[in-house]
Amino acid sequence: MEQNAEASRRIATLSAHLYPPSFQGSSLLRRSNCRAKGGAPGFKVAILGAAGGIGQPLSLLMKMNPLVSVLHLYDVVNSPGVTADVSHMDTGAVVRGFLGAKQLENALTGMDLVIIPAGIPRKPGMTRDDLFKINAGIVQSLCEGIAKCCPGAIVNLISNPVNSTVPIAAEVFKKAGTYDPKRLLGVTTLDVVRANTFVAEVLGIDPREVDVPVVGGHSGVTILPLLSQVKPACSFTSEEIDYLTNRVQNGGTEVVEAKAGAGSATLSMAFAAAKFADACLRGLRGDAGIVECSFVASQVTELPFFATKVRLGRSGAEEIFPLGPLTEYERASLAKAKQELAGSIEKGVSFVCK
Ligand SMILES: NC(=O)c1ccc[n+]([C@@H]2O[C@H](COP(=O)([O-])OP(=O)(O)OC[C@H]3O[C@@H](n4cnc5c(N)ncnc54)[C@H](O)[C@@H]3O)[C@@H](O)[C@H]2O)c1
Ligand SMILES: O=C(O)C[C@H](O)C(=O)O
Repeated sequence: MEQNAEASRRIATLSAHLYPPSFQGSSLLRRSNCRAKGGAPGFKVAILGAAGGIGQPLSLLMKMNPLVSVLHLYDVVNSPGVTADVSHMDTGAVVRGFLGAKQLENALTGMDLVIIPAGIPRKPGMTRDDLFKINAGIVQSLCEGIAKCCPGAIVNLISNPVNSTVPIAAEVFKKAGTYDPKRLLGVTTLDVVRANTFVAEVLGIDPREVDVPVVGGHSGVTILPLLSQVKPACSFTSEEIDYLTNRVQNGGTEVVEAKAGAGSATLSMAFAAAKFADACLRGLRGDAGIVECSFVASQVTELPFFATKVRLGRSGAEEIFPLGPLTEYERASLAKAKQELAGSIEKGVSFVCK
């Protein structure tokens, strides 16, 4: 019996490679299902926009994550090539590729975590809000697919402008009757990663030892590093506070300008997204004490969405932490952040409710 099963598994693997890596028919799915049975235990993760600047390195990093058993790579272009490439890595996750809107539902069915870096990036001179026109519709249609095919999945939303795309996703899920605020998380980890790096440079210590809470949102003045709450405890001069706050708020623009028209942060973003996704998966597994900053539905301020530290658990963002004591400088920055955030959130909500 066992020999027969082993023989058919081998034949399936060989015959799969006699076909071109077409993503149109069911041969790919049959092949993958065959392999998936022998795959490592773990979570099923989909990346939507997997062939992009963020999507490719993120696919690589998620294929390396031992908590991932199945990795679905979806894009409207080039996903077969990325899938073939990543699938040759000798790690546990089984990789399957999906190309174009017709394959979105197959890409999403059964997923535990969906990561969305789909959408256009900035060029020099643009704000993140300038991306709204195109990215709002992309996020809306992908979230409609999630509501239909994996309504219980945790969603990590990367596509900009995050301050508006997270409210868009929430409205799509509400319309579909599947909204669970705990499961919708805007990814602001890159702001924390940058803040840790820049603070470590100023302090002359290893960035891995630094933890800077970054609250608010993910655009310009809405990005608010709480330098009074840095761990390990330390103090800064007012010049250092100005420098660090501006550098973190403009970190994205720094990369956009350096890339000079070739896009925005992709490698550091893939690193940040993989770090955040790993935290979500450890939370799903039931690990205790997983805390990350994220832009989520929140009652910390009067705004319906706000980024603060959240505790990640089996059902997503299970606890949202308050801001903690703020300095006068931080209180003034918070007021500016809230003013801009209110408009961006409203813009996202009315895009779906129009
Ligand atoms: N949250 C953050 O901190 C953060 C950081 C960096 C970039 N971003 C944002 O992430 C997004 C992607 O950036 P990038 O540099 O990877 O861009 P990119 O253009 O290199 O890649 C985007 C990918 O999305 C795909 N795509 C477009 N429409 C799609 C659809 N309907 N379904 C599936 N895939 C689709 C494209 O084919 C492309 O492969 C941008 O909006 C960017 O502003 C966010
Ligand atoms: O700056 C951008 O447009 C991309 C991203 O939001 C970033 O912070 O790097």
